[in-house]
Amino acid sequence: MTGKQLLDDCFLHDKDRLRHHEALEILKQRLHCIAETETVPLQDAAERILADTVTAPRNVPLADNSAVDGYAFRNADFEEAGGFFRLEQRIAAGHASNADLGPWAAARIFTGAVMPPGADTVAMQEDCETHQQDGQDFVIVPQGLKTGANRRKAGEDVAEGTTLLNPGQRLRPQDIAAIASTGQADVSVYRKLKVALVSTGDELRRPGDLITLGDVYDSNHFLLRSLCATLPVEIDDLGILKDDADALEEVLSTAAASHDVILTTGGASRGEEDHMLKVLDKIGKRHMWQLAIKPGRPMMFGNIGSCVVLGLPGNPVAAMVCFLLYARPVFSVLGGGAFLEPQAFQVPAAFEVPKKKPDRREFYRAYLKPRPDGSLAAHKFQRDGSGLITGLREADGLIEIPEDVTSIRKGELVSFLPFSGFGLR
Ligand SMILES: Nc1nc2c(c(=O)[nH]1)N[C@H]1C(S)=C(S)[C@@H](COP(=O)(O)OP(=O)(O)OC[C@H]3O[C@@H](n4cnc5c(N)ncnc54)[C@H](O)[C@@H]3O)O[C@H]1N2
Ligand code: MOO
Repeated sequence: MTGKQLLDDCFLHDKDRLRHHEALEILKQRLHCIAETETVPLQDAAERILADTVTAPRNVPLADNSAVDGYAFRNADFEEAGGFFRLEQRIAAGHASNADLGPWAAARIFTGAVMPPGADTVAMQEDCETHQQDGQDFVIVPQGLKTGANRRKAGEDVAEGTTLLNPGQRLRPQDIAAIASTGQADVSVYRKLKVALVSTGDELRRPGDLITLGDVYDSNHFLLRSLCATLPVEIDDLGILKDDADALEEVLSTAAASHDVILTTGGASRGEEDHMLKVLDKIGKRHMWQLAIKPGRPMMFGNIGSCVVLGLPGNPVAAMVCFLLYARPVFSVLGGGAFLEPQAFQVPAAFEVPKKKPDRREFYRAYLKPRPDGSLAAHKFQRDGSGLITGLREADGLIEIPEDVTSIRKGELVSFLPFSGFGLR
């Protein structure tokens, strides 16, 4: 594997390039969490990676309470009371009662209010009738309610002492809600990674700037910035760097001293104007380059001092695919999380590929569409160009075709990786 990592022969054949699984192995072996921990209030905890176990300090709910607006009673009294209960308490949410429910008595109760001592069952108000006799209120409760009906038990959501979350978990909205429900106001997480984002290329201009013939708007910056929004990283925009090795060297060496990761796009290939490789080899160390994948072949990974360098190709489709396959798990691991791998579903192909090159893994932009029988099939975006953002927009995932597959027939099962499995929509 070490031999393959450094190969940069112009006529390199795919079989000599690093394979996808080898690239993943290198990343898994070389990278580990580098982030220190910090405590953040829950309002800032979304998408952060947990650094400590979260244990529930108390029951949720704290006490038995009513699931409906209605009447709480002791079910064992039903027969003797003939369903006819004397109303003797009124309990709203937030106003717990300590008074025991007397025999054949019911309490008017509202959703979320604590059950009065002695009551175990609640009848919904829609099913009850109220009645007044000699100045006393009564409620007629329907037959057939099981003991415990419409009662929410203390701790039924989370029992005191339960492990709610483990270190390394990414905090989803529902996780944060669970922590909040136990009364914990802050949480220990790994700090955000400092990521320097660099676009390279003489042709690049920022949206809003004037362009002339030959110029290209820097869409990758915005693509990568948005992709990073799903991860606990802080983006430092280093702007657009010219295709100039000295300038690139200077900016990258300075950035490496103050960032955890440098994420670049463009200049990753082998043209005279592509300088990423030379600069990385000069001031840092390259661990991989030239993968047997399509798109994304010139993907690069290395380090400059303690700073990780991810050099994504300039073509937007290759940049996004490489981000999802490699940069996303790298950010997660460096930031204290798991090495994130996509979910794959086996789906019949609605397309044909008569001839695919062997020895390389291909990722097609794809979307799912129902067939006449209602089952889903995977459609491939028609055009292959690695510069076509339209294909990424039309897609709701990628199809992954392994190295040894050389053709695909309609109806054959293929691996579909939904964008949702990459934390996207
Ligand atoms: N002779 C060879 N040529 C190319 C090879 C190769 O192996 N031999 N590889 C091809 C592959 S695969 C890819 S992918 C591209 C990527 O190469 P680079 O990373 O060096 O990218 P650039 O040449 O700088 O740009 C490629 C393309 O993408 C546009 N681009 C670049 N940056 C941005 C940006 N920030 N926003 C929008 N578009 C961007 C750029 O204008 C070019 O059109 O190389 C192939 N060539
Ligand atoms: O493989 Mo490149 O990544 O042509 O798009």
